[in-house]
Amino acid sequence: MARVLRVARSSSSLFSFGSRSYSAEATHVSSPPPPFLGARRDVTKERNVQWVFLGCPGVGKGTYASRLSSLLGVPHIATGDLVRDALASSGPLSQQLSEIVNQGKLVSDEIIVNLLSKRLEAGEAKGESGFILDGFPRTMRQAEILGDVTDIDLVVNLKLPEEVLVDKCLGRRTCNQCGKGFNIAHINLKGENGKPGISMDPLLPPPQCMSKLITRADDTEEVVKARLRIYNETSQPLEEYYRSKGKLMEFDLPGGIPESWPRLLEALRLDDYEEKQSAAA
Ligand SMILES: Nc1ncnc2c1ncn2[C@@H]1O[C@H](COP(=O)(O)OP(=O)(O)O)[C@@H](O)[C@H]1O
Repeated sequence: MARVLRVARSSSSLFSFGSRSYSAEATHVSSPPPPFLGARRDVTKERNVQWVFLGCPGVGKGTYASRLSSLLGVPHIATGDLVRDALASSGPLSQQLSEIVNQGKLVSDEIIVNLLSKRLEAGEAKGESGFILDGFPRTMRQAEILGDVTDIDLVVNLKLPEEVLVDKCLGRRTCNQCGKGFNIAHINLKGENGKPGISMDPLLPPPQCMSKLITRADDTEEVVKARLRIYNETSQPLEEYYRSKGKLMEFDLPGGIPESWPRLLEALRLDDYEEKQSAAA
């Protein structure tokens, strides 16, 4: 806990990066060796996890990050949600953001770092510790800033064939009352040239949410394709960056949630952790 608080505190000065003085002031916090690969870890005896989820738009980062955050008791912090909250508020930032987001472009590193910094500070005030970041970092600059303020234990890179991603984005729906996410897309990609096929059932909402579903303004075909292009240009170098640090775990999703979730837990060596949690509940 103390360690995470230090991280969050150092982040408040470092993340006010408009002055660009963050690297000189950076407080590096030494971390234990990455505990995620190798022997099964006892998550209850160490500080809370500090994980990052990478992956193209539509891959399911939000779904799996949110499930893991409930399992491990750490906040799931999605910078896309922070951006959408800022968009929903009135004021000049909202106007500035809407133009960028609706074209599928990335918000400036400065704005995103500011939003994340505020979120971390608010979490710190509530006693939160650890995190699963979803949608951050998205540029090398953001990765460097994150590396200046804290140690990331593990970067999970979720993967799906490109053909599936557009359909998955176009099928996304959110209930505007309960906030839960669903997906109405039926995915059935045949295997080809030695690559396995992939099928995913839709994740349909319960009847009470059916009339309250909304689609994100930036989930149109044109904007999704722009986001995928930008992801490939700006975010893929992050894979190499974290791979070279020995922190990257690649995970090819084998299908929808019922097939993928147990396999992901296994890959993270958390399969028996989930069993213990359900037994204790
Ligand atoms: N780390 C970030 N850096 C810059 N822009 C971001 C970042 N995270 C989110 N955004 C902005 O918010 C939008 C929505 O983000 P997100 O919900 O993560 O969508 P996606 O489905 O593209 O992964 C992005 O298209 C981008 O404009």
